[in-house]
Amino acid sequence: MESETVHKIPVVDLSGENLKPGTSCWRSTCNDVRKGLEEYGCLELVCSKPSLDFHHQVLGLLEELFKLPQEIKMKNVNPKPAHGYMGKISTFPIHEGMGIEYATNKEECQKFTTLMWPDGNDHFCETVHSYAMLVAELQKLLVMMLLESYGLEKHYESHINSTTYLLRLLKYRRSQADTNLGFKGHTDKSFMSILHQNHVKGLEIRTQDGEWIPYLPSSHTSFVVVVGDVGMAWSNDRIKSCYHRVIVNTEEVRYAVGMFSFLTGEIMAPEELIDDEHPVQYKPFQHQGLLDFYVSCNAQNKGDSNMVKAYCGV
Ligand SMILES: O=C(O)CCC(=O)C(=O)O
Ligand SMILES: [Fe+2]
Repeated sequence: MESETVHKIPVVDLSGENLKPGTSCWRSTCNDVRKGLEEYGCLELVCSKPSLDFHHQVLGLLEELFKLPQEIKMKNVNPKPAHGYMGKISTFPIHEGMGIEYATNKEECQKFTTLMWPDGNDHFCETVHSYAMLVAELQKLLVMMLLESYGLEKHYESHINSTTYLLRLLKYRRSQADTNLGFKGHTDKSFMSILHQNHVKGLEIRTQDGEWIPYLPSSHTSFVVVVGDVGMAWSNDRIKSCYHRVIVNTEEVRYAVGMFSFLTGEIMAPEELIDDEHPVQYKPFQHQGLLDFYVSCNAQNKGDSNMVKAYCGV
């Protein structure tokens, strides 16, 4: 009898109090992070934060933000792809997204807030900045665990120092037309993306054998990590970027927040990840160069993880 693999997004519990570097719990969790990412390019993380109250506050911000008039939202302009306002095309957009680049810097959150609310909105600014800091900490923990599992701890400082963050605030509704695709299949052009959302399902992950797995957070402290094309190139293809899409087919609105990380400087796989079994797959490249290449590609290829190969594959 043929047995079929039942795919499930791997879950890693980061909420335990005894998850301290040096402990056996830490080491086995580091390996679970690496194994999950190598197999699926994505993980569900169950954390001890945010509190239920903070989770609701963050989602409340999104509701408040997207209620603003279209002409105000369109002031969120950024020349980099998928960094500014998206969704203006239709009068009833299925998907809207807005971005705060360098969101761990409070001044950037303040600039965005003033653009949206010229009379000020301290609650928005404080909450969105605190959220960005929380997820940046989570990403650092994850990078530390991944590096440790590969024996690459010495690269941690330089990796973190060259990381910047883009926070994207996202809204999805069911389409009134035939198609209800909120965000068609794609891989992210980030190093890594960390997503958090309300209770409405829509995110789907494609496995390496082409099966789509729907994701629904198991609690308000759940996050999904998806590895982007830059994470794949950095890992010399040990980790494949995660192909995913969003389809909302209920009346309820889906709100999500994505934190996308980018690397400055020259990107290349650590030499420890290159050996006879894993010959080098990419030439050194710049993250911005990949984004420019993305802009120059036609719409059909935009979602494709092969783009990074076309850009800097050996
Ligand atoms: O809404 C989500 O959970 C995912 C959004 C997404 O894939 C993206 O912004 O790249
Ligand atoms: Fe994405």
